[in-house]
Amino acid sequence: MFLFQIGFLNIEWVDVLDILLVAFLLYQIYYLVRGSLASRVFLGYLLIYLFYLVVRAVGLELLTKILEYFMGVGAVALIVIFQQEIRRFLLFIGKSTAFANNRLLGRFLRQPTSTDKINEIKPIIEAVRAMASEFTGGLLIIKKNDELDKYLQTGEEVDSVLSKRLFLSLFNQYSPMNDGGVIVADGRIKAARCILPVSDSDDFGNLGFRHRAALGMSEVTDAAVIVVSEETGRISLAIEGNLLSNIPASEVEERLRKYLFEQSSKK
Ligand SMILES: Nc1ncnc2c1ncn2[C@@H]1O[C@H](COP(=O)(O)OP(=O)(O)OP(=O)(O)O)[C@@H](O)[C@H]1O
Repeated sequence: MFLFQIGFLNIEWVDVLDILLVAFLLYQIYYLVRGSLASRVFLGYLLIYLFYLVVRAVGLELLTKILEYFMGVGAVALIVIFQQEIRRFLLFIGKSTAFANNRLLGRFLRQPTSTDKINEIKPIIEAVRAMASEFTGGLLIIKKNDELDKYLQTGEEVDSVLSKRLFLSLFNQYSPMNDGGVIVADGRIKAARCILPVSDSDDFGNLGFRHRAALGMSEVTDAAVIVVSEETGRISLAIEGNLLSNIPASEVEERLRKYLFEQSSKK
């Protein structure tokens, strides 16, 4: 259906829709790669593409051929380089669709939210408070809906009830289990010494590896991750790719309650 004309161009409704969708897609790509190393790779690729367009327009055939070949190989390389971002993008789409929020389909897509989760928070917060006051470093991952098997397998199985004392002994500086993250799932301490994916985001200043691992985990899964800094005793919380630094334990507790139960309260 004809909408309006710019010079010799006839603009139709479908063109407007097309432009809006492309703008939305580009914004999402920008949002996902923003601040990461991948954003520089993306910019580099874009500049080479612009250079290629100029070279082709000028008619430099040999250089055009070389750049064409390079861009062809580059497209495959981009998939490898942007593996994490593509994954995040697909997760974003999966999470935002009505399917994921549909009660019936939601049952197949996520684990049922157990009321035990309310009791998960108390011993965790007590442990975090004690660790912060003693400058004991810690990395605590609390499962929401996404499966964490891949990360559980990197650590040592614990499978115990939630207990403040057990958290403190796992993170104790003399414990052989204190390296890596402790994963809590379905109301139990599932594993310790777990290795988490490290974020390459530049958005949060000069982060150490413990904090980067917390952020990285929150970027690729919907788990909530608490970090206690060994250096400063500060508590931080990473959720959905955002790191809230230096917050009191009471705020962590409140945010966890809201975040872990927001879906059950929607029901
Ligand atoms: N990828 C990872 N997965 C799990 N744990 C990790 C990972 N990387 C680092 N850690 C944990 O973080 C510890 C190192 O923390 P580092 O001092 O580098 O970070 P930090 O963010 O500065 O923390 P802190 O403020 O406590 O010093 C390691 O001993 C290990 O326990």
